[in-house]
This record gives sequence, C-alpha cells and structure tokens, in this order.
Amino acid sequence: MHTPFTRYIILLSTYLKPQWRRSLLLGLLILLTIGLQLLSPQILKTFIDAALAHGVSSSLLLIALAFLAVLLLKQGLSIASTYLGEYVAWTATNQLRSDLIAHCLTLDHAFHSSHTSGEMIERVDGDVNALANFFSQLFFQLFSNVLLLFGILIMFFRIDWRAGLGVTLYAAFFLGMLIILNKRLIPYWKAQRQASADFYGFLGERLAGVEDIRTNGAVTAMMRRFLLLLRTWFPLTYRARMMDARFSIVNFTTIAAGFFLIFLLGAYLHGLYPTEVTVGTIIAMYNYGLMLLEPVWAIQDHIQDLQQVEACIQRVNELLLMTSALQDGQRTLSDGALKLAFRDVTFGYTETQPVVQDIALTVEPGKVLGIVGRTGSGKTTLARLVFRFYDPQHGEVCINDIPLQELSIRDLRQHIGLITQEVQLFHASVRDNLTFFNPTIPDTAILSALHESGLGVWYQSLPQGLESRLGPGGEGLSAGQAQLLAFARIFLINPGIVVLDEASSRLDPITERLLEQTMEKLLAGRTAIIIAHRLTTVQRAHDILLLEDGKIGEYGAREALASNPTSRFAQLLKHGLTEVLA
Ligand SMILES: Nc1ncnc2c1ncn2[C@@H]1O[C@H](COP(=O)(O)OP(=O)(O)OP(=O)(O)O)[C@@H](O)[C@H]1O
Repeated sequence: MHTPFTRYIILLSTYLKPQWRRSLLLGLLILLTIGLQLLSPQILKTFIDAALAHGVSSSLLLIALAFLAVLLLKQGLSIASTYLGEYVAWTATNQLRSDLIAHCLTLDHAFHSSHTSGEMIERVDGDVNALANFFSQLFFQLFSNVLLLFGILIMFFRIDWRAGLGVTLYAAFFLGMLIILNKRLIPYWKAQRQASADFYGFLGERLAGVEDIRTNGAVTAMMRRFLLLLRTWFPLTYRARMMDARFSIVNFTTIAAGFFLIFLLGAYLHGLYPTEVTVGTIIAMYNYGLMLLEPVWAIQDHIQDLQQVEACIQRVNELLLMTSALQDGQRTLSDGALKLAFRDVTFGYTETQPVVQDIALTVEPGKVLGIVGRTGSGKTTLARLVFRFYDPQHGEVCINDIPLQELSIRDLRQHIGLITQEVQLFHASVRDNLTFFNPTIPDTAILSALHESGLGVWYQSLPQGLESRLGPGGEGLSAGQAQLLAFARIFLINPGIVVLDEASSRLDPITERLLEQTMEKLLAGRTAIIIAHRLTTVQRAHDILLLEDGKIGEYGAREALASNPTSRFAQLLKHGLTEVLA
C-alpha cells in the first residue's frame, strides 16, 4: 500500500501531467502574486521613512502610485490564478470522474448489486468533488500559503535575525496551537451536525407521511418526538458555540501577543540600530505580522482538509484497484439468429447455495424458448447468465457453440437484446431514450424502429418529434407504450438473440393486441428466451422450460408437452398460468 504522500504524488502526476504547461503557469502566477504581496509593506516602509525624513515631496506621490500599482497588479494576478486554478482542477477532476465511471462499468454484476446507486454516486461524485477541492484550492492554496509564510519569515530575517527567529517560533507555536484547538472543537460540531441531520431527517419523513399521521391520530406522539429531538439538538449547539467562543478568545489573545512581540522586537531593534530599523521598518513589521495570520489560519484549515482528502484518495484508489471477476474474451459473433446452449449449468450467487442447477438445453437459431416457473425459481438468473453478468460455477453457456468466456463481452452484449418487466426510461428526448444517447444513429433508423414497434401513431402525436422529452421515469407513458419503446430499442440494435422478461401485470386489450403484433415482428428471424407470464406468449414458444427450484422440472417441445395430459405444463395450461405460478 502506498503511503499517503506517494498517493498524493501519483494522483497529482497522473492528472496534472497532461496540463503541465497550465500548471507551470499557475505556479508562476502564484509566485508573482506572493512576490507582490511581500513587496507592499516595503513600499509602505519607504513611504513612511521618506515622509519622516523629507516631509511632503513629489517622491511621496510616486511611491504612493507604485503602492497602488502593486496592489492592482496583485489583484489582477490573483484573479488570473483563481481562473487558471479552477480550469486545471476541473479538467483534472472531470478526467478522474470519467476514468472512475468507465472503470465502474467494467466491473461485474456482483459488484453492482452489492453497491447501492447512492453509494456509487457518493463514491464517484462525492469523493471526486472533494478531490476537485484538493486540486483547485487545497493543493495550490497550500502551496501558495506555505510559500507566503516562508516569504514573510524571510522578510523578518532580512530585517534582523532576532526578529526572524522570534517570529518563526511564534508562527510555529500559533500554528500548533490552532491545530490542537481545532481537533478539540471538531467532535462538538460533528455531534451538533448529526443532531441537526437527525432532526431534518425526522421532519422530512413526517412531512411526507402527514396524512397517515393525522388520520391515525399520531400527531401528539409525533410532536413529543420533535420536542425530544429539539431537546438533544439545543444543548449540543450551545456547547459547540461555547467551545467556539473559547477558541476565539485564545486565538485573539495569541494574535494580540504576537503584535506585542513584534512591537517589542521593533522597539528593541530600533534602539540598537536606529538608522537601519526605522519607524517605517516597524510599520512594515506590523504589516508582515498582519500578513502572517492569513497563511497560518489557512494552513491549519488545509491540514484538516488534507485528512478528508486522504480518506477520499484511499476510497478512489480502492475502487480503481477493484477488477471484474469476469475475464474478457476475444471472439466475436456473426449477425443473424444465433444458437444458444446451456451445458450442465449450475450457478449460485454464493458458492454454497446453487440457484439454478444442472441446466442443459439448446435453443436452435430462430427458435423461442418459453421459461415458466414460480417466483424465485431462477428464471431471471438464467437470463443473467446469457448476458454473462455472472459465470456459472459448473458447466458453460455457449452461443453458436462458443463458450461465453471466449467471447468479447462488448460484442456479446451487442448481439443480445433485453427487455425487462420494468422498462428504464430517462428524462430525456425520445431519440436519446431509444439510442441510449448515441448521436451517430440516423433518424431514419429510429423512425423505422418506432414504426416497426407499432408506435407510429404515438410518434405522430409528439409535438417535437424525436426531440420531445419524456417525463422523469417515463411519466406520461402507459405501461404498454413503455414496453413498446423497449421493443423499439431492440429493433434499433437488431440483435440475434432476444431475452424478454414479460410484464406480469395485465394490459388493456388494445395494448395487448398491439404488443402481440409487435412481438411477432420482434421474434421473426431471432432466437428468443421469454420468461412468460401470459398464455398468448407461451403459445409462441417452440420449447418450454418449467423451472422448479432452479432445476429443470420439465423441458421439451411445447406441442408435445401440451398434448400430454400428464405433463405439468398441460396442467398449467388447463388451470391458467398466473393462477398456478403466482
Ligand atoms: N443479485 C442476487 N444476489 C443474491 N441472490 C439473488 C440475486 N438475485 C436473485 N437472487 C436469489 O436467487 C433466487 C432466484 O431468483 P430469480 O430472480 O432468478 O428468480 P425468478 O424466477 O426470476 O423470480 P421472479 O419471477 O420473482 O422474477 C431467489 O432466491 C433470489 O432471492
């Protein structure tokens, strides 16, 4: 495992290297800004000494103008470095974001089903945002604040070594004290924030359920819980604020002591060397003292932020180090209907508990296999194995007699179309919903897919054609229309195998008829696996697989099974699919 420091270096070099010119320019801008910042007290010193020595003169105006010019230039440079800093940071972190997303997409289904989407968003975006802060502010600000601090100390040493030493010791003490005090303060604010999060979490949940609370007469009990939460929240906030106040008192006393030290040193040195340490020098020392507070406070903040960033870098690294359990193959598939075979397949989500067992069957090109079985019998699991979301523990799944492990996963998935019960629709245009945001697919192909899937009339009613936006989660579409849109997606990619997990809910007769017609077109010239819930679909299947607790309960040609009165399938047909399998 790398030490934190090497991790920072690796991260910085990976993502800043491509922008080294901009980063270098940024470094230069920061150096110049610091140089100008250190110059202004010197100009002030010259001004005061000149005023005291010669009274009001034209040179004073020139010095004042130089002071103004330095201030303006410094301001301009800070704006430029802020802009450049943000630019460099956003470019670096956007690259990191896309690297992480691309990496997550290569991870297997087991990874994705064991991490919630919220967790992934927090990892990819929350952690990257913290790192964006590291790149844009923390790294460059820490760099410039440390430089500024050293610059100020050098200015004190230039005045006199005793001044330099005194102020260096003071700065070290001040910084150490701030770090210790802040560490003590953090738990108080953490507890306060937790209490506030609990309160708002409770409030949000109760507001969402306000009708149930009222109708069940639970208002008094809820109010009591509110008061209890407020009773915890208030003392925690009070304690945190009091600690803050104490912290401020110590802080300002130390600052005051610092200025006292500077004036004392100034007066002492003026006494020793009146011509070198002038009144102007003492004013400059005071100004450097004021200037010193800024980097000390900032460095203390940065140290805290670095601890957070360290945790983020660790999590991002962990994610990047994860690899998919599935090894990618090289071979590719031909177009057209494909042959699918399960060869003695056994698979379980855990090693010890098989979910499907000893599955051996073949679906010839262009044929339809209907899978029926009770809920939890392993139907969806079989479909997942076809997509190679998982590898079987025993046996193999083959397409055109090629084991899936030998196929390129990308190519494999381009040759299989999946329609699930719940169609995932995006809050985006009809075009993007059909093409999955691929802008290279021509309109003519999309329109033809819409017509083929029976959505021609629906498309005519769209105010902005393909650019019309669907509501969030497909709002405004009926379940049947959503299914047909999923069919249109399949027509568009034209795969050789279709896996269809049929919607179990009943559809209205018109949509049902439309779906039937579209299904006919969809299955023509394709191999299909249909997890069937409706009788009409089952009747389309050439073969039937009845799954019972992950094992083959019955498997054979549909007609043969249907005409055998002793078969389970014939019983199912007699008593109705949904009634028996529900
Ligand atoms: N990602 C998973 N991780 C662990 N166990 C799972 C996972 N998915 C499914 N299972 C378990 O595997 C078994 C088979 O589930 P599967 O979804 O394949 O059944 P199904 O026949 O498709 O059910 P349904 O008709 O309800 O969709 C169930 O016991 C289920 O709890």
